[in-house]
Amino acid sequence: MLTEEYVKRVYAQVERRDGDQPEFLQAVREVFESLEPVVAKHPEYERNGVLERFVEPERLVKFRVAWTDDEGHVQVNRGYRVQFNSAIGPYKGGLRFHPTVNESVIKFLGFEQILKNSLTGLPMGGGKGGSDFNPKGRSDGEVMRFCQAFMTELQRHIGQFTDVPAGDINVGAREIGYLFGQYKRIRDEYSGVLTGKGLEFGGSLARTEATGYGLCYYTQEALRVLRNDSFRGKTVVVSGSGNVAIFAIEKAQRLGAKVVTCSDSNGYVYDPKGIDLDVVKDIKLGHRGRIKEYAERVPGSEYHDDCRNVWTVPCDIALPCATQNEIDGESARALVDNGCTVVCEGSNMPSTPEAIAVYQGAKLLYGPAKAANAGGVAVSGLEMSQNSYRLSWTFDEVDAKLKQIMEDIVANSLNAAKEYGHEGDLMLGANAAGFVKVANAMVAQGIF
Ligand SMILES: NC(=O)C1=CN([C@@H]2O[C@H](COP(=O)(O)OP(=O)(O)OC[C@H]3O[C@@H](n4cnc5c(N)ncnc54)[C@H](OP(=O)(O)O)[C@@H]3O)[C@@H](O)[C@H]2O)C=CC1
Ligand SMILES: O=C(O)CCC(=O)C(=O)O
Repeated sequence: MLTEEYVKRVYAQVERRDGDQPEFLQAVREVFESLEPVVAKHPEYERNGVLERFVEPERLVKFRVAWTDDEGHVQVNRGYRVQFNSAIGPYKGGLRFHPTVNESVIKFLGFEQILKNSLTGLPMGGGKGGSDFNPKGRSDGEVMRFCQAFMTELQRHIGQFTDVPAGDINVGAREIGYLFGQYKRIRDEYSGVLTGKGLEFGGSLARTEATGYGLCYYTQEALRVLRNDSFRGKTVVVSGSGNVAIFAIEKAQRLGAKVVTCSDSNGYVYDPKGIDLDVVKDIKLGHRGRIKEYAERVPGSEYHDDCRNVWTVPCDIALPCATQNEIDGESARALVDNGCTVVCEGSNMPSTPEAIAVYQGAKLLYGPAKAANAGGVAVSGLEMSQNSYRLSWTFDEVDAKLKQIMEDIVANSLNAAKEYGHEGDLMLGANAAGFVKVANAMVAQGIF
């Protein structure tokens, strides 16, 4: 069978089986578009049914999460964990608590995580999980009872050597603490079963900063290698104002850029003088407030109540750090028309296929999420190492390792892009480099 036909046949099978999962289909299509030259060089992948197995999770658990709210009413949510691929290590990936969570979202995130974790060079397989629970407006007590109920079921599927969850949207230090406490209580075991833990109970320094800092290390290195350029003097547009956005803004500013926006799901703020990060941290980390408050507190800044319009703000570099499909074709065209030449992704799959086509047409420097935002899971891998050794590295030690990992991801992506005939293509390179390692391990370990 011709290689091209093999890739198309497997994609058609995914469409037939999972046609009702648009986010998952989108993620698979984007990766498969990169894999034709890879599969052509490796006929053993087709003989071993690697692509067919690669798109099918090893396990997907879906469960009821029942808990009691502050009024004494019983609430029922859905919980998920996809254990997608364990060829190169225990399943690893975050938990997302958001009303939009469903099987398609969890599967797209888990699928991306396989390749991202492979790119870090650390021994981690791909997994992801979460719930349609919305913590917004819930008291700490309600969040705690939800997390305890969620872990009461999840604990039977995870463990330090099998599956190690972490945070994602709406799952931060508070939630990880409650989840860890419940795991310990039920299993009577003190282990590195979660990452992103508090520093007092096994967390790693620099994990909080890792995804945002890593995104900037990746962008800086790609700019250096491909353009002999840097962040210095650039105007940057950032979306989101959560964990990834805050520390991307911090690092971009330290590297000499002016960041002029951030957003939440209600709207965005534009500050022509440059975002005052202390104010954002006070609003978001201090009292879980709305970003609108920024414009009330900082003279000269503006609030706009449509978060999607953040991409109409002129910039040199765009760093999406909120959620999937936040940049569509129209937003991408606005970015290009206003002078943007670099898009590196902090959020997972923020660009629609139409947006990616615009970047490619305009020859933007495009750093795809699975490479550019791998710093978070990379430091999670370093947290697992520290837990195993029963020791803690300093902030500077972890930060230096993170920077090296992000620079290596740029180099490995560019090497793979060249090897497969697409020199300079960071997207194809990331897909190819991440895939080959996992595919070789799948072939070596036999059919299952
Ligand atoms: N945390 C991590 O280590 C990693 C995270 N990521 C990805 O980065 C992205 C952000 O995650 P993180 O910062 O951790 O999450 P947070 O929950 O800390 O912040 C999420 C931010 O995105 C906004 N947002 C969420 N959903 C939407 C939406 N549907 N439309 C518009 N804005 C939205 C939120 O606004 P609001 O408060 O109004 O909802 C908030 O500002 C996600 O795609 C995540 O998967 C990737 C790698 C690692
Ligand atoms: O730290 C982790 O295990 C996962 C981080 C994450 O969810 C992601 O990379 O999307």
